[in-house]
Amino acid sequence: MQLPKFVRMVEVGPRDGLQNEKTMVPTAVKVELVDRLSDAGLTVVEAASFVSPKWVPQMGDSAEVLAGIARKPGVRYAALTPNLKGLEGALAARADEVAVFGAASESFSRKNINCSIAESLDRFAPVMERAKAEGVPVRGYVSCVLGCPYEGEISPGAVAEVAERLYAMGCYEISLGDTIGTGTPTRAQLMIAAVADRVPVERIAVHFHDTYGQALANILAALQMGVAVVDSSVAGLGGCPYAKGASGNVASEDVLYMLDGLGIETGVDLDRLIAAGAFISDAIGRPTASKVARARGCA
Ligand SMILES: CC(C)(COP(=O)([O-])OP(=O)([O-])OC[C@H]1O[C@@H](n2cnc3c(N)ncnc32)[C@H](O)[C@@H]1OP(=O)([O-])[O-])[C@@H](O)C(=O)NCCC(=O)NCCSC(=O)C[C@@](C)(O)CC(=O)[O-]
Repeated sequence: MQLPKFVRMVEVGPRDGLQNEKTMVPTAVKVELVDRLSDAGLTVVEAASFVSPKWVPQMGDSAEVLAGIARKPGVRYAALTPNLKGLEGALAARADEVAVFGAASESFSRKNINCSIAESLDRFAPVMERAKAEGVPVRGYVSCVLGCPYEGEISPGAVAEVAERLYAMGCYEISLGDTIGTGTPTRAQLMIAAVADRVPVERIAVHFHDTYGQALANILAALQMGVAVVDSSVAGLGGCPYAKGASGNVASEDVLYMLDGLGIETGVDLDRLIAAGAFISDAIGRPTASKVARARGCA
């Protein structure tokens, strides 16, 4: 299959990346990061998460972050919303889109959102209904699509089942998360093929963590299947608080460098993206995990 001509990069660094930081990142730093990312040309920035602050303290200032950013026309600022309470917070803070997040693994679902997969889908139903009434698009995440920290391998059928349910509930896009980064390209393609049997491929996004260094190869494998939406995190920030040992998402700079090299358009400027990554790495006192940024001289 031909590679897509355009890929929408979904920047999840301010949320997926920072949610795992132990030291509280000042709100002003988060705001500047989001603004730098939108200035780099990213059109979807996941900037907030309306989850319980007892579960994820780092995201406790999400309303302040969304209040502080300089909203750019054409950019969608997204937030996670696990339940109606989260959705109310996101609506009050004027999130442009929200996301519910489920899992293909029962154990991960319980650890992450304290309920079974079936219960999570029941919880999402009123979120979907209310978001629809407010005209706010909802994205659906499926975690553990290529492996679970508690259950090991996850079958493509289990992923397809949850993806189909979220799509049928009204999620406009399903992001398939390799939460612990154990996937390899052939397994990724088999999993995507199973999902694409039930969800149109143009509604599928991929979300790879780079724990085993397979993320770019997996993204290329996904592009070969017709997927044209890729999640990534500037400077490769992050990890999941409920998936011990998981490293950050694939670095946005590295994804962009690969897409540029493949001649695929994104609308994102590499130099500005590298500068945004340097800014946040410096602010949190951590070396960047982006190889491209390091090659360009960032510490
Ligand atoms: C879902 C819950 C809330 C259930 O948690 P629970 O304890 O079962 O919920 P509850 O309804 O019994 O409420 C307990 C307390 O939380 C409060 N509460 C309840 N909901 C909210 C809310 N929305 N915002 C703020 N507060 C909330 C509620 O008011 C109450 O407060 P209390 O009475 O004890 O003071 C909890 O498990 C939770 O917040 N989990 C979030 C975990 C999380 O954020 N994980 C990381 C994101 S997922 C991810 O990173 C994966 C992804 C998406 O990137 C893809 C991939 O890589 O795989």
